[in-house]
Amino acid sequence: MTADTARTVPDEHRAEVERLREHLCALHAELPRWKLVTWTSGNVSARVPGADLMVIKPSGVSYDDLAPADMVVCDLDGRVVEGGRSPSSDTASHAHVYRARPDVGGVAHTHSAYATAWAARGEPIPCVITAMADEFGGDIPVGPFALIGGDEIGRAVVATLRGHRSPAVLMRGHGVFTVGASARAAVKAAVMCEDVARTVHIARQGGPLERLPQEHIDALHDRYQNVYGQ
Ligand SMILES: O=C(CO)[C@@H](O)[C@@H](O)COP(=O)(O)O
Repeated sequence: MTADTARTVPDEHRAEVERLREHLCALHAELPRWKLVTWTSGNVSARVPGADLMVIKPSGVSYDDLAPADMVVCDLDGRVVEGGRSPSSDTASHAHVYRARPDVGGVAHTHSAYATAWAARGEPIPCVITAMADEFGGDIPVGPFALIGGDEIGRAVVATLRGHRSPAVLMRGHGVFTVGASARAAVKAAVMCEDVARTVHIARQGGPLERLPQEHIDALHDRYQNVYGQ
């Protein structure tokens, strides 16, 4: 993809685009820090508020080498608007999520080991611990296998998350996609997804799991989303 010279970043969004370039750079550093990716196998994007634009990382660039100037600005059809590098392979899918979900301000994708092992089995992670009720409000669902490169993954993410409170979906045979009100929230969901995937996997080695009662899941989710923290 090359920059579409017919489209540019409007002046009124310039400051926010520059802020998001910096912010996304810092967020991408969180992926290896939390051991959610190997080599270059994950990506994060952010919607530019009030514009039909998003900022996403370039494809296949080492996280250590990423600089704010490397981030690529695309429109919500996934076309490059500004940037000298090819955008992430998952650009069209991120763009689809932003088009379909106006509430979403950030999208993250990882291949974190435990969560991807659940995805490889095509098995949802059952809500058996409070941390899952808090962040995900229930099970973490599985989406169908979809090829990389077009918007198929994005379509499957949106369809699978419909009817779930979970901001995370395990894409079958692939890995984790998360959404959030912000890019930081999407990365947080990816960190939490790997944490619960690991804990629930370990728990199951010792015997059968028992899903939390629905009324407890509801109460925990409500408290964490509306009361917890500052
Ligand atoms: O999942 C895959 C490939 O299996 C890609 O999303 C991942 O490698 C990241 O690709 P990009 O560097 O964002 O193009």
